[in-house]
Amino acid sequence: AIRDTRSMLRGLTVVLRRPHAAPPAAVRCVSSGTVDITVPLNFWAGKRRTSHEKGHKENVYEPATGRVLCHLEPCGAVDINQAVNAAKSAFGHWSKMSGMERMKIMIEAAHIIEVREEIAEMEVVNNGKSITEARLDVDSGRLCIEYYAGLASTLAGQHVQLPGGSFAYTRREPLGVCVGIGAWNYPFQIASWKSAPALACGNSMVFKPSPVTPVTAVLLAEIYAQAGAPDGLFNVVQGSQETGSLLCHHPDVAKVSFTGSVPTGKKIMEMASRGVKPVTLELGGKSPLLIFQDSDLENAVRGALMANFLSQGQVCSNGTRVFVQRDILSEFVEEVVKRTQSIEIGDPLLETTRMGALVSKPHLEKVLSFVEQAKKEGASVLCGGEPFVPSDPKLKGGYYMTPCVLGDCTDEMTCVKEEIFGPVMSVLSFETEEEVLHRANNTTLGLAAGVFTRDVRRAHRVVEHLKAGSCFINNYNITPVEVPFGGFKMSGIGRENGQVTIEHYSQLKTVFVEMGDVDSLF
Ligand SMILES: NC(=O)C1=CN([C@@H]2O[C@H](COP(=O)(O)OP(=O)(O)OC[C@H]3O[C@@H](n4cnc5c(N)ncnc54)[C@H](O)[C@@H]3O)[C@@H](O)[C@H]2O)C=CC1
Repeated sequence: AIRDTRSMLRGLTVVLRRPHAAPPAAVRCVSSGTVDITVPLNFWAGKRRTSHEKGHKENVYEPATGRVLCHLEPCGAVDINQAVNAAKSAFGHWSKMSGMERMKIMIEAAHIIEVREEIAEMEVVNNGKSITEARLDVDSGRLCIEYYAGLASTLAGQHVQLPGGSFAYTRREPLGVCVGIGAWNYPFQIASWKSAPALACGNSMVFKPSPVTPVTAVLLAEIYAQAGAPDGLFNVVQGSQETGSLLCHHPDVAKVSFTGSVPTGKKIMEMASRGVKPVTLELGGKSPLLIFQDSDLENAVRGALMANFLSQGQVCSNGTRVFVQRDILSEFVEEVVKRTQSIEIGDPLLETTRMGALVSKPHLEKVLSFVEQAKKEGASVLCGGEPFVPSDPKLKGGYYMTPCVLGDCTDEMTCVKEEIFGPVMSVLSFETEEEVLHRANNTTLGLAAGVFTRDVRRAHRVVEHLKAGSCFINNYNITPVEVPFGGFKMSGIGRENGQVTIEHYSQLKTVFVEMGDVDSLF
């Protein structure tokens, strides 16, 4: 491992490594159960800040051990005003810069992210997911910043000729101060996916992470600042509903971009509607994965595992309703169960771990209660669905469970209808294409869907009929940043990633230019 003693986590001793170098456990300074964070987690106007709200502090836990990792000071009205004012002032400067100038700073930020292994480590400590996945998440954040840095200089308008030599042109202009509100399942990646297109378009941002995972968004704020962003360009305020609601109602906020649950998404939309502010909503899903009998079974099994068990199953796009054509059902289930049982659960900071801890104790209990409910409703537990206690004594208080495959599921069961947001796969069988399409679409949600088949015509025909924003053919849960991602129906509004997102973080100004005299009717 290559050591680099610089650390942006003041108060922590951290060893940094070159990207992708898998460090042997012996040199890792961060290990589960050893990190305490005492530095302030808010960041505005170029610095970490403590909240003006004194007295009320919330515990933040380390999912791997159940220890208290730090205390969160939720931001109140004074803090929010300061953060929004800082963002307003940065907007004045940043929005006047050329795309090429913005690009340089964003690329520099991406370079800094690339050499900071500590981001992935802190993501693990705060979220509980495995270090292998956390590295991929951080890398996705970096790639997103690079991608939009590249697009920053391509923002342009149109020129339209009008009669008599007159003409009109359009300008693509930023919106102003954008708010990002994040969920706990991909803390750093969500902050990057929201800030990258916003900043590329010339906006500034105030970002509120989930109070469950406050730690890594502030690292992103420090990185943008270190890369040369003006003070106030990307700010982080901590807190829960009240803080989020202050942000959504703030008169100087131009747009709200939210990732989280459907009920909260509805509230965000209501609050934003009072100020006629545009929203981007990335909400939940109960996505179907259709496996036809002509599939390459090995790939279908791999796809089903990827569709269900990343991030301990806490992924909005997960394909948790796995419909398998009757003829291959037993063969498929046997293989899926075998591989699910061999998933290595345990200390998320170990290189060998494939599944870490769920994000919180209440969430673990909620997921386990879904399994109990499924049993009562007649599903069979083919494997897993139990609390798991690792042998390492320091992990005994962690929030682990064994990944679960439910068989004999029917469309009416709660486990098939509701988003569980944990490592629980529901397997259903089907006979015909028409039938499975009807059942797959029979939901108010529509984030993602997948199909495995070797029949190329069937693949495209099925995808055409699936009511979902992101469809996968012969794969699942890949999210290249150059491709738009988002939902149909109640799974959301707008898109993240890809070129189209530029439209969600900018507005078009039309300029009419008269070259003759005014032709007045009066
Ligand atoms: N689609 C997705 O990616 C996600 C879906 N979920 C689902 O949501 C469930 C609950 O998880 P939570 O983290 O509690 O999700 P949530 O939707 O309640 O919270 C997401 C974010 O919104 C903020 N928030 C909550 N109420 C708000 C309000 N009234 N105004 C402004 N901001 C507000 C939270 O502080 C957090 O930052 C999960 O069990 C899961 O089913 C959770 C996380 C991500």
